[in-house]
Amino acid sequence: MGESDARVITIANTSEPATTIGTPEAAPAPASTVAPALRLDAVVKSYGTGTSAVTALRGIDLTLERGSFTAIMGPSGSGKSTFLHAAAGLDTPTSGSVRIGDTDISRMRANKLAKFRRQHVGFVFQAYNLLPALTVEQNITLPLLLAGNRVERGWLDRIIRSVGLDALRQRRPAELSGGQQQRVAIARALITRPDVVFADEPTGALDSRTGLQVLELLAQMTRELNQTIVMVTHDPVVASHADRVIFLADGAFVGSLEGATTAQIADRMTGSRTS
Ligand SMILES: Nc1ncnc2c1ncn2[C@@H]1O[C@H](COP(=O)(O)OP(=O)(O)OP(=O)(O)O)[C@@H](O)[C@H]1O
Repeated sequence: MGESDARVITIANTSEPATTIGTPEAAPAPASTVAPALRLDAVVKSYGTGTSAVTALRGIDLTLERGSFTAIMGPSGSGKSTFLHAAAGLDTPTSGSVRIGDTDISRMRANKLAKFRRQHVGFVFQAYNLLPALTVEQNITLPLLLAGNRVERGWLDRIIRSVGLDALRQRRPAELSGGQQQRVAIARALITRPDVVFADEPTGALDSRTGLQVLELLAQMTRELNQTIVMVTHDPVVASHADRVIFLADGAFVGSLEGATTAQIADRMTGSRTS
């Protein structure tokens, strides 16, 4: 387990190039020429103006390599949702840049950004947001149809098998359990081979046993498909399934833990509240 409170954090990983949090100048030279899955440089997000202005993100630097599973944790109001919206291209930063793969999305116009998101970003939310009239298979392939891409049969079959839905392809959401519906949502997030999947409290609506299975599935997707996943949560149990946990307090990253247990994460959270 590694821990740091420094503003610049470098986390070495034996199988992947280093993951860095901090100013780009402080980062080591990249180990490969493949662009990181996600890179934020000096991202600031403010809401409102004048005396009522709130700065929700205060200069976030983050580089995530492909195949990493990262949890972003912080107390209520620390900026988790704002981070997720800025990093996923759902909102535009006030300043700084966000790169997904080798594309800078921070100054993209709304319609181009929406198109980019459909192709390059996957989302898994607490609410599954499945279309009730469509079958499991149709829900999963919907992002491809919306993006105007054809369905690759082999890839679809692999994804459906990976999430354990092979026998349920023709069912409709109402005929599935909560855990099964979230598996459909995960498969739907993966089908476009996105650079990053963003998960926002993905187990919030599930009982703890089913939630555990969903978290294990997300971890498995990072290993089997080299999928990059960023998960926002306030729950140390949930965060403990990620490879590393980055702590957000008052709009800034204040440290990280690697391979940490629930107890270690909970202890660190208590510390970040008082710092
Ligand atoms: N649209 C908005 N207008 C003004 N202030 C906002 C807006 N959205 C968020 N904020 C403020 O920005 C800060 C960060 O909010 P954010 O929702 O990102 O935190 P969070 O960590 O996701 O909180 P929670 O865990 O409670 O959902 C808070 O002070 C919040 O009040």
